[in-house]
Amino acid sequence: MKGQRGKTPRKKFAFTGTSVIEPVEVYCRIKPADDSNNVCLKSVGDNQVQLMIPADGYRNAQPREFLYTFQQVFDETSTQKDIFDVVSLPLVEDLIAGRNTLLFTYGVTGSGKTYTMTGTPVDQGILPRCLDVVFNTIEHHQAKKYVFEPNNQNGFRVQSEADAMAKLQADIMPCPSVVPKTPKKDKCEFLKNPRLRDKSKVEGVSNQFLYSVFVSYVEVYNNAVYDLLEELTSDPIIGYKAQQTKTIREDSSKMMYIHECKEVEVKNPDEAFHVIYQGQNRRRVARTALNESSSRSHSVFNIRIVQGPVDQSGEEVMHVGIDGVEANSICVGQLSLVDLAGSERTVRTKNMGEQLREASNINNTLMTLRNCIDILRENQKFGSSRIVPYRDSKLTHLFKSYLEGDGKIRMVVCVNPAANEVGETLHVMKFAEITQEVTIQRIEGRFQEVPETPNGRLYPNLEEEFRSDTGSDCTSSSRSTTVPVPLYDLGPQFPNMELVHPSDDSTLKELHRFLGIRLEKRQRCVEVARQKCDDFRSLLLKVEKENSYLPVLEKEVFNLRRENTNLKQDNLNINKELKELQQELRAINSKLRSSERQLQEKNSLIREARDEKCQLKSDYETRIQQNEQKFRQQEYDRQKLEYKCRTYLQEKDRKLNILKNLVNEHSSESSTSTTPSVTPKPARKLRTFTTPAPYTAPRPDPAPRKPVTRLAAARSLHNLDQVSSSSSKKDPAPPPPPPNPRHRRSKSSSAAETWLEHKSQDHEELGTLFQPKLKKKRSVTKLTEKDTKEGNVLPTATGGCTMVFNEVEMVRRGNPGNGKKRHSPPNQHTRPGSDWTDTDVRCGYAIDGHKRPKPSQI
Ligand SMILES: Nc1ncnc2c1ncn2[C@@H]1O[C@H](COP(=O)(O)OP(=O)(O)OP(=O)(O)O)[C@@H](O)[C@H]1O
Repeated sequence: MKGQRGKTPRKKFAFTGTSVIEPVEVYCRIKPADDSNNVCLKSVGDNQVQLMIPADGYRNAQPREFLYTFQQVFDETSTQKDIFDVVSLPLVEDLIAGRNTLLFTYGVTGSGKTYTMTGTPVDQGILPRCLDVVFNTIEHHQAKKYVFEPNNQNGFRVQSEADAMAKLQADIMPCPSVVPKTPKKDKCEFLKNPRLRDKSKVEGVSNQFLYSVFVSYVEVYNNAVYDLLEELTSDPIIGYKAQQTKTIREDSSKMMYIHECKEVEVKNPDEAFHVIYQGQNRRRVARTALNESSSRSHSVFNIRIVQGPVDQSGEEVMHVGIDGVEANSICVGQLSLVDLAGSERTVRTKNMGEQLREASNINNTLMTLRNCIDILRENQKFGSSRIVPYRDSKLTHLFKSYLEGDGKIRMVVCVNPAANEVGETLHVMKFAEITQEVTIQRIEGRFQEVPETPNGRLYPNLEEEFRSDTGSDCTSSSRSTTVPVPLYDLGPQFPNMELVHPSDDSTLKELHRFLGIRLEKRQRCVEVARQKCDDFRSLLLKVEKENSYLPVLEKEVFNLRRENTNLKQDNLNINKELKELQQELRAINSKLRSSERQLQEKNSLIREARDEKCQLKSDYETRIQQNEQKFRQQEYDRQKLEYKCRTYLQEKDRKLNILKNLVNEHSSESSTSTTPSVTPKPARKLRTFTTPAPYTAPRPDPAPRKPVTRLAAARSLHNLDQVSSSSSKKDPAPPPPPPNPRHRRSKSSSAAETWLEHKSQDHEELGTLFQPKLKKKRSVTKLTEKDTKEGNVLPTATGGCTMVFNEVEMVRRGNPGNGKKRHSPPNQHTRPGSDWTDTDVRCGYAIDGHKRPKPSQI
């Protein structure tokens, strides 16, 4: 069988890279309804869906119906197998033919996308079925493991069999790694349960090629790409490190790929499933109000099939550039199976916190996908050249090469017919309908250009060497012939030398010559073989000799291993100590931080208290200053008042002195004329009211006064009065004299000589001894100008009036005696009818005016 394949005439490589324009094919799958009486969607025929919007079902709209047409509609009764056969089987065929294809599921959360893509062990979805079919198809056409090796630039290179074997060896016996690998979770449901394999096969596999299958699994979570197959590295101190995000790049053929994404070569479906479920265990899912296990990320599972032409033996892949193979002879086809996370309305999913952020990222990515499709459609339909925002999200960036026209795109729209999801379903349907209008320019399978492997072939071309040694014909033309030349060729075939006659010497001679050549060739071959054997023997001897050192080397290796183990143990101990120390350090640091925090708080309290104190101090200082200023002002006012009072008293004293002098003078005059029978009492102290003089600085006391004459005194009094009146004129508001609570009376200047008795309004009864008996008497409570012409009426502070008289009455009290009628001594000045005739000169100013009482009246 294998030898037969090697003899198969080499096929001309038919990958020409021609392109076909195809629309995006959209299929619709309706999930079985929970409540069949409450649905908003139903299939109509094989390829139509009717969406019924009930009244108030969506944005208070009127009841309406929409009809959407798709490539095919799968109703509730459709099985996973039905969907796979229609949607995915052609894509597997394309994959094996070396074409790129993209299949994604789209829909609202909980509509059955993951179910359609992955399914359950007993009812498998698209992804496991695709793998089954791939391996069913290429089963006997697989290349040896590690012959194709990813070159980290989205391409592959062919490795020599020796390299592949070395890698396989390493794979079988892995070196013990110091770094523990990703912790294994429980075996997934699929691996625990026996699964039902899909038995289908597709056409298109060729005997001239050997195939290898590579799978990779990534997720786009919160708009970042993560490799689900990447081993998590661990640190002895911090534990497992966080997963690194991956970048999206473009390869030389403008195909988008994930840089440094782990690609695993799988040789059978079981290996592939192991990889899938390793990734699925890492995939982010969470429970939401609408789905028990809702995908929180968009997952992309890539199946890549690499195919290279077989060599002459029919067992190995030909090496580029060495076996006369053209550079573009390796073909890579890719099938991307994408399970999108569902669009979500937070009102319905009731997501909170991290899930809310995830939902927002999911919705943003889906929105970007819709935008890209929409703009692409517009550009294609109306010839516009709007920029398609592929880079707005990682998912569309990854899809760019498909959408730009490198492959086939199929979409399965999953819908939940429940009436309460009518709003979201309407959006999904609209998007699905628009997507069908986008066309993709599909390039037929083409071979990938790969550079020559860096190692090339490890072993020299023994055949060539042998031929050159034996002198065989080894020109390139002979190598390129379809009939292989045997290695131990002893020359051309025997010619037809049939001996027809015993005397036919010429034939015998010819035969002799041929046999001689053959013998010679044989001899040379034997020599070469012997030489090779000798070489080989010497090589063996050399190896044996080297092997003799092996025990020593083994011992050394053993010692080194032991040392290594001890070192590892030490290292572990040190790490343990380090961990403890770090924990202590963390505790100390946290304590330190809390102490610092406390210190800061206390410092801030002290600062606040100090500020408050300063504020209080400054307030008090300000208040003290204000008080001091007030006090100074009061002191100044007090001094001013004191000075005023003193001036006033001095003035009063001076006036009193004047009056006293006047009185003394008068008494001395009268004593010189008559000796009084009664010792006159000292003159009653008259109260005077003057307007205070304006404030001036205090002056020293005047010189001792000379005795004044009556006339001089009167003049001075008169002058004083004038001064006071003039000063009162100067001062616009003289203070009113203090109220005199005593009873007053005055004599009218009229001819009737009526006495006016001034009574206070509160009728204060004085009960004085000196109540004269007046014949004509009138009592008034308020003086008016017309009552008297002898003085001026001035208002008092209490609202009453004060009379300032022009005349002064001198009152003397005689001794009441012992019941005798008192006779007043004859007075020079009290002449009848001429009483107080000299009042003008005797006194100009008095407060109380009393008519000089007659002795008889006292
Ligand atoms: N056609 C179907 N037949 C039977 N069960 C289904 C079908 N479609 C979906 N389901 C069930 O509905 C539930 C939700 O489906 P699934 O997880 O596939 O939704 P989803 O669209 O992937 O949601 P999300 O976007 O949140 O990940 C699952 O329990 C699944 O088994």
